[in-house]
Amino acid sequence: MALLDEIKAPGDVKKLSEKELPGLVDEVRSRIVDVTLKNGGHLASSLGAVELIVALLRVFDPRYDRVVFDVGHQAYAWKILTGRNARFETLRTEGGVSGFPKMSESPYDHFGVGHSSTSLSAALGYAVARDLRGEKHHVVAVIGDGALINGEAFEALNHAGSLDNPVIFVLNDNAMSISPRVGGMALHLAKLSTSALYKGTKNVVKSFCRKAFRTDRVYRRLERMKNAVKKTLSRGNLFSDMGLTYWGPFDGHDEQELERVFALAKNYDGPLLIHVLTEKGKGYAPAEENPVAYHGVAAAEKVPASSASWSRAAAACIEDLAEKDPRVTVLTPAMTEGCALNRCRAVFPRRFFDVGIAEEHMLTFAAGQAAGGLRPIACIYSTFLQRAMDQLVHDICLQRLPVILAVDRAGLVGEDGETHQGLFDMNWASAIPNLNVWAPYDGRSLKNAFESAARCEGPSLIRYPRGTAVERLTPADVFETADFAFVNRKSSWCVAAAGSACQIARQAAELIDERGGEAPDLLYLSRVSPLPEEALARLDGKKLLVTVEEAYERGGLGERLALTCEQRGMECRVRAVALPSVFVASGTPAQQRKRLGLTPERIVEIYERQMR
Ligand SMILES: Cc1ncc(C[n+]2csc(CCOP(=O)(O)OP(=O)(O)O)c2C)c(N)n1
Ligand SMILES: CC(=O)[C@@H](O)[C@H](O)COP(=O)(O)O
Ligand SMILES: [Mg+2]
Repeated sequence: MALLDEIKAPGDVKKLSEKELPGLVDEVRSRIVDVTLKNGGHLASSLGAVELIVALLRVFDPRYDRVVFDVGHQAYAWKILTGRNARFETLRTEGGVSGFPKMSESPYDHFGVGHSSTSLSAALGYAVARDLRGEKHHVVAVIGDGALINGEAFEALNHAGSLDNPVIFVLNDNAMSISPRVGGMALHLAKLSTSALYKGTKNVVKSFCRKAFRTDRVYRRLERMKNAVKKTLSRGNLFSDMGLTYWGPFDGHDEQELERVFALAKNYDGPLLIHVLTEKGKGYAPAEENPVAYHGVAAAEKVPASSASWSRAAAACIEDLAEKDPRVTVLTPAMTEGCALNRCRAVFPRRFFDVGIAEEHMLTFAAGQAAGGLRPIACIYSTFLQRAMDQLVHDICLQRLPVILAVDRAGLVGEDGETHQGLFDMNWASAIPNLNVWAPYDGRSLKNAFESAARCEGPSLIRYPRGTAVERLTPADVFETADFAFVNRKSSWCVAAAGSACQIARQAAELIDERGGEAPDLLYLSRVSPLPEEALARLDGKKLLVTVEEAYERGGLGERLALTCEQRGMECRVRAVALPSVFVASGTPAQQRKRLGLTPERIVEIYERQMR
């Protein structure tokens, strides 16, 4: 890593000679591959953006210029080249380098990301701030073709086209989202990419660059070039039609060409979109061959996702429902692989819809389908559902439409950290009228939840975590309904838990048993809203109720149960084991639970303080 060792600060990239750059690019790629295969992370997208990032750092100055990445899963080279190479080995570990750009991590991470399609709006905001404050730096956003199709990105394009503020949008087009990209925009980009003008544009830029910097008439030449390119490329070009200037497409792996284009862009006075073509996984043969599998890789010491993951178990329930009922459709916003829906897509191609990264659209699309007589099941990660809260409330629940939301990655997700935690949905979903909310605790209760939801005339939300599902959590002789299970030990106190937190409740009871204490009754809740009456009746006469949930304490199950007990005049004290109001940074889920006190030991402590 001879060259990389010389790069201590971003300005050092500019010091390398043109001849040294291919070597630097290779070293950065090796570093990304080595660390990501060991720690897990987003490999293929980061490999595809190495030349692009080297060129950005050679042309712009991140001490002043602002570079905003979209999603941020392609920005590992940026981290390595902006002073974080020495710490890069800690990628995605507890206290280590984050998997995404993060403003608190580095002055060169100009905007925090993780969720997609925010970069154009953020960059436009930066550009307006610069101009109103009379500052002079450049503002660049780097957005992928998958992220571009999201509503927020379109809203920003629409706005940018109507403003004069100079801003540079770099469209990093690799023809992929996580899966192959979908939709009409994909067709449009494909058309632009194969355009006969591609070569022509390259030559215009090349010859211009050769001459322009040797004359003092740079601005006049730029203006002429701008008009020439605009005229030729504006026919049938969505970006030009929306008022942006479009340049491209360019080879995103030709670092020198990118440098030339970015140098020109610096002098361009208005909103500019530069279209570059890259290959996802570039430079690492397995990722080039299978960019879908190498989008995100698991850490080396982790067991590969087994067939017993919650996602697979949920997908099996969905397949069952789709087999039995021809009205069932399955929807996902670009998360087919993550939600284990590959089989669903293959078996029910006409009833399967990957809408792209379009969470809001997906929910209203589902609402429309339900109003039209279908029974849509919309599969989405908890964190991305945050995007579509209004559609859930306004379009689905208010109209009591029979949509099932299958909410994956609900709870602590581990290494992706703050941006991807699924810690909000249960609290806010439980406040929505007409919505049945389920947090199944094992494979059997998951199946029950899907079957109950399918019988409902109104909407349901079924949330389940990342990781492996146990088929059965409860003992064989337990009292169990589709809504809850109750392990009756005739105890004077009870632990009530929801979803994955039921494991913690069970472990606490085992610990107390081992220590010869009074083990609690256990209430495993699968339906968390509305709370099942029959389950609440089991709490009568208890002295202490400890609630456990992998969600925020504020507005959570504990608060709701405490209020219920008070309203019913029950004398039991309620203590909640839940998360404090903090954003939860990277680590393994076990580290995160320990850090936040979501452990069986915490329940034991409460028991010892309250009952002994
Ligand atoms: C709002 C939101 N929805 C979904 C995702 C999950 N996600 C992360 S990257 C990605 C694909 C993005 O495609 P693109 O922007 O083209 O980048 P590429 O991976 O091709 O480099 C998806 C769906 C996300 N991060 N944010
Ligand atoms: C970048 C992004 O948003 C996704 O790729 C996400 O990291 C996937 O998470 P899982 O690994 O839980 O599927
Ligand atoms: Mg892409």
